[in-house]
Amino acid sequence: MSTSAQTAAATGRAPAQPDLLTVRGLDVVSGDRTLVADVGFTIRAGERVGLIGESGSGKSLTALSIVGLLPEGVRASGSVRLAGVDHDLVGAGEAAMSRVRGKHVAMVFQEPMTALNPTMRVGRQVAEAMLVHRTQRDRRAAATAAVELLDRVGLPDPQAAARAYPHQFSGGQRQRIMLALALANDPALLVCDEPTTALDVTVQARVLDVIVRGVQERDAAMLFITHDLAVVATVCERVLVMYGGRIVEAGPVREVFTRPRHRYTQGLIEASNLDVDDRGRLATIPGSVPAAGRFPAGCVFRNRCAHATGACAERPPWTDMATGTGYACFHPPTSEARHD
Ligand SMILES: Nc1ncnc2c1ncn2[C@@H]1O[C@H](COP(=O)(O)OP(=O)(O)OP(=O)(O)O)[C@@H](O)[C@H]1O
Repeated sequence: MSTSAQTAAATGRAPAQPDLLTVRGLDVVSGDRTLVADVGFTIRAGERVGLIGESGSGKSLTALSIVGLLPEGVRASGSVRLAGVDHDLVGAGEAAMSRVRGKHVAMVFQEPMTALNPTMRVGRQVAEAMLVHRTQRDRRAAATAAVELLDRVGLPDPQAAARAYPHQFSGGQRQRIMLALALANDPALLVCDEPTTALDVTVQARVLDVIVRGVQERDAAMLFITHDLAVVATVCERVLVMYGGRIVEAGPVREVFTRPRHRYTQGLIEASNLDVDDRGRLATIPGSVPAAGRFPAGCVFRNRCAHATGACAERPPWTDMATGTGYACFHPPTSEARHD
């Protein structure tokens, strides 16, 4: 029995996964401006980590440093190592990064059109991605696999979708296509930068569900940037909080959201519609929560949203919520749940 298996047997806990991504001393500068300063964190294989923080705090630049897509005139230094890749991603040339991107790490952006080729049929784009990284070796098999993947991400009539161009789809459908492209080579890490922010509220939860299922099916890890704390509570196991270009707080979602230590995190939680009940469980009910985000004693809303009562029509990505101690749901409450 391996040492980690012996430890697991002794403690009754699952053995810890190895580190997949290790970021150390990451600085991002533009001219003489430091935009990201001394950022360091790790993500274990299969782990889902949220990255939150105010606008301009450096979340996107941190993510772009990992995938080697920093904008012109912006430079990274420090170290970003990914298991299975034998070189540092910081300072790697475009040729090296294009071998890493897609195969080891892939990114989903807020605006899918920036990642999709407007002049190429959608099925061909997904198939080409598989051929480039040799996930599929012949065109016919790649085309079939592309249609299957478009089906898996929930595009209606995937055969017809594969023959269509990006502009023929809605925003939510384009986001599903970008996800298919990102997952085409089963990357070990998916980086998502506000992937549902630009979508209609009714579509957001469905696209989020598809992303989380896609990641879970592959045992992939995920770095998820969002302003929505409920989404972090729902989807992620750990959370990193950025402020002024630095990570100011990091830890398990439940710990950070129930006992935030940094003043900035405390303000963020206060201003959100997250609520923490007597037993330290997280609940969130949008649009129905008092401004201060606190439920009065005896409030029947607490922990009783549409999902908790089984009345939620959406497929729930939160059934296996990582904190295991509660749930968060951003669906409307059921009519029986009242705030009084
Ligand atoms: N191409 C660029 N050149 C110079 N500065 C930039 C560039 N892109 C971003 N910045 C600056 O870097 C800082 C961090 O930007 P970043 O986009 O990472 O923030 P963010 O936390 O992702 O914000 P948001 O939540 O609004 O997306 C900001 O001050 C921003 O103005």
